[in-house]
Amino acid sequence: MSQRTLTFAVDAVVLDIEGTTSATGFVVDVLYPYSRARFAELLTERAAEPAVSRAIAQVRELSGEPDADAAAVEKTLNAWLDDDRKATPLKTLQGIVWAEGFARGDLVSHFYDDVVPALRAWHAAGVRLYVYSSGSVAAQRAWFTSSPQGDLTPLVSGLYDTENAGPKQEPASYRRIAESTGVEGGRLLFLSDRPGELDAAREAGWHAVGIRRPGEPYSAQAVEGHPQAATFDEITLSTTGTTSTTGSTA
Ligand SMILES: CSCCC(=O)C(=O)COP(=O)(O)O
Ligand SMILES: [Mg+2]
Repeated sequence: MSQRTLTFAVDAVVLDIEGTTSATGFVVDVLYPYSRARFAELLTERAAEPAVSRAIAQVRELSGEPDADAAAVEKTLNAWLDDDRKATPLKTLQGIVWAEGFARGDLVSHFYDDVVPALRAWHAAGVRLYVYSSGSVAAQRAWFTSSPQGDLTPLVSGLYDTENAGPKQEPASYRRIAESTGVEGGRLLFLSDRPGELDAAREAGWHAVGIRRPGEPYSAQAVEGHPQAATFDEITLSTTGTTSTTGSTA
């Protein structure tokens, strides 16, 4: 693989979180146990809250168990956690628990060292920043608010998840985001670790870069035909000029 310098003339960049801005290990080792330990209380004592009740109904529907009680729903959630399945109701319930954990100071998020300086530089260059993650909007907001580098939400123009945009491996979701931001696909860049997400963004007419961080679960998987970068340092963004990704694919 050659040393990469990727230059994009875009109006906005859309960021995946897990495996891209932040370590999968942190999510799985810190956030997942935190939510697992709190599901039982959420499903019993707070089942009447509208967001909880709606998510419980979605779990019952997705698992094919319409009469599942709290214990059965919890079992399903934990099985999805074990498989790292990005099911929307799981993410909704995790988001509720995590947002409260971040607000309480139990949790502080994680960003790779190269990420925050790059986000600040891109923002200063007039490029809008958005997030599109399987993690719920509530979780994303808490994640960017409670970073070790302070509150990063002033950098971010909008948050998208599988609830408000749709599944991350479907081109229609990226078209929906483009329409919502008012930026046309050719002026949008998506950064992600997952090949299927990069393919879907490209099919929607976006630029897409595969982030290949050593040690991340998808880092060895080919990102067929997409430019790739190991860190955000390798990516220069501006709203003017031309796009150049020469010598950037594996
Ligand atoms: C703060 S979001 C928590 C991470 C998470 O639960 C998740 O599923 C992230 O998936 P991504 O789409 O960002 O790879
Ligand atoms: Mg990811």
